[in-house]
Amino acid sequence: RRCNLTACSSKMHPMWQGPLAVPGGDRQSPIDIVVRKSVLDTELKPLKTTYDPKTCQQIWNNGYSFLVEYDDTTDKNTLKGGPLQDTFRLCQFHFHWGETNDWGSEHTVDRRLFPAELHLVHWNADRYSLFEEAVMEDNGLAVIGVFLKVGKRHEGLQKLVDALPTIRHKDSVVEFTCFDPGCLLPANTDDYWTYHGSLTTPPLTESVTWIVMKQHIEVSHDQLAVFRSLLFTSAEEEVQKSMVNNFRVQQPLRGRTVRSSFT
Ligand SMILES: NCCOCCOCCNC(=O)c1ccc(S(N)(=O)=O)cc1
Ligand SMILES: [Zn+2]
Repeated sequence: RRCNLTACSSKMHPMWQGPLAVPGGDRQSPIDIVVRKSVLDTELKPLKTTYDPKTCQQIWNNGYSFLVEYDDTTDKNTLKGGPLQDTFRLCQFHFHWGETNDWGSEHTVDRRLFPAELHLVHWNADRYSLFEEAVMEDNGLAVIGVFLKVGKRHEGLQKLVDALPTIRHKDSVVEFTCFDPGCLLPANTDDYWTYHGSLTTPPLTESVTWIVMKQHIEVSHDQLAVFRSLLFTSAEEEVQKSMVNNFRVQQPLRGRTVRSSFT
């Protein structure tokens, strides 16, 4: 089970001991997705993603997670359809994970925890010209969430896993090219839940249309163990802290409806 709040907060990175909910925030993320309370919306379309591996630029440790960043100055990496009216551009993807395989995801499904969760972060390029603008607007971002389970090795992930030891410390960056983020999506991307929420790390802005995949992907125990070899701390700091439990606790639904694209 996910550790209880007090235990977790003692082990968790200071950042997550911060505001558990934004004062006045009524659409915070992550949440528990209660399947039987989600509402089928037959208007929801299939997701359409187009990603160009050649636009992958770098991988870096930002002290909260590790990010794989893409060139988002053109429409080479787009997300359309699903609950979205506009065209969104991928800017980065990252993960959240636990110190053990028993917890680590940010969203849960009927309180079920997964060992990790992938976030593919996109911004509304039809309405804004920069990510930094879009992140402050209520229809600015669309994040695809994919749950990870421990099982067979994920061949596509290995190239990324092999790069992690080169960015162990906070603020380390290395060039990272030719990576197709599409290889991290589950086979079925037609079945998802969607709701209006927020960033799960500061500035916690309520600008995200969340699209959480029903189908998970599998990674091996060893691959996930390499995530845990990363550090929250920079090379200069005397005490090194393992980058684990970098998830936010679940937030109140505040009357929001979670829609599903499937029954
Ligand atoms: N620093 C003050 C103003 O910052 C505005 C821009 O904030 C960008 C930094 N955060 C992010 O980009 C960011 C992106 C995605 C997610 S998450 N985990 O919700 O997918 C969380 C955070
Ligand atoms: Zn995230």
